[in-house]
Amino acid sequence: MSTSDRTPFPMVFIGPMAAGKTRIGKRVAAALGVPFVDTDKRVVAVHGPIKDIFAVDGEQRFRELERAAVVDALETAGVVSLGGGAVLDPATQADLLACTVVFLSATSEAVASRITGSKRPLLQNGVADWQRIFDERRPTYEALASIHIDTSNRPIEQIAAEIVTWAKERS
Ligand SMILES: Nc1ncnc2c1ncn2[C@@H]1O[C@H](COP(=O)(O)OP(=O)(O)O)[C@@H](O)[C@H]1O
Ligand SMILES: O=C(O)C1=C[C@@H](OP(=O)(O)O)[C@@H](O)[C@H](O)C1
Ligand SMILES: [Mg+2]
Repeated sequence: MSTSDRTPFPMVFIGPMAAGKTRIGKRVAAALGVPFVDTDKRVVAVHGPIKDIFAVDGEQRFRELERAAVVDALETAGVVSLGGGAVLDPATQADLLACTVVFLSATSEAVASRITGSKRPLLQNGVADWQRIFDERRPTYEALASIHIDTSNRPIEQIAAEIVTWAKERS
């Protein structure tokens, strides 16, 4: 296969909570003129708020609903933004081997202001929870990544433009 045959899709955004996966993924999809799917938004549309799913049925049930949303989303020849914990699923890890995977990260300092009033049930203790969870998952994100971008100190538009340029050069 020559490099010109390589499609960047699905292009999948992974990384810790509030790294920018949803916002930046949506912009990249618009710039590339392809569909955009956010798996959390799919789950919420069908099953209601994530914090309610966690409270009523537990995290395990959320992970099942999330996995089903990931399977559907990866059918899309476009951009897919995952929730931060979706990569914990071994089947999702295997699926991502066939995708372009963009790992977005951020520092705890940058994230602090992004998670105030957060609807994320795993962040009851704010940045301390965020850091612990990111530390646990970091090796998984790094192993799956085609590219790693820190979003801490640059505007969303600039980061999205950089990813678009990279994706076009790559395909
Ligand atoms: N590069 C950035 N600079 C400043 N704020 C950002 C940046 N990326 C994301 N944010 C903000 O952080 C919050 C979480 O972004 P979101 O895209 O929902 O992250 P994720 O999907 O990774 O959890 C939003 O309020 C968003 O505006
Ligand atoms: O990291 C996680 O386990 C989670 C991340 C959230 O998505 P974002 O990463 O888009 O915030 C959402 O799926 C849920 O609150 C659990
Ligand atoms: Mg998101």
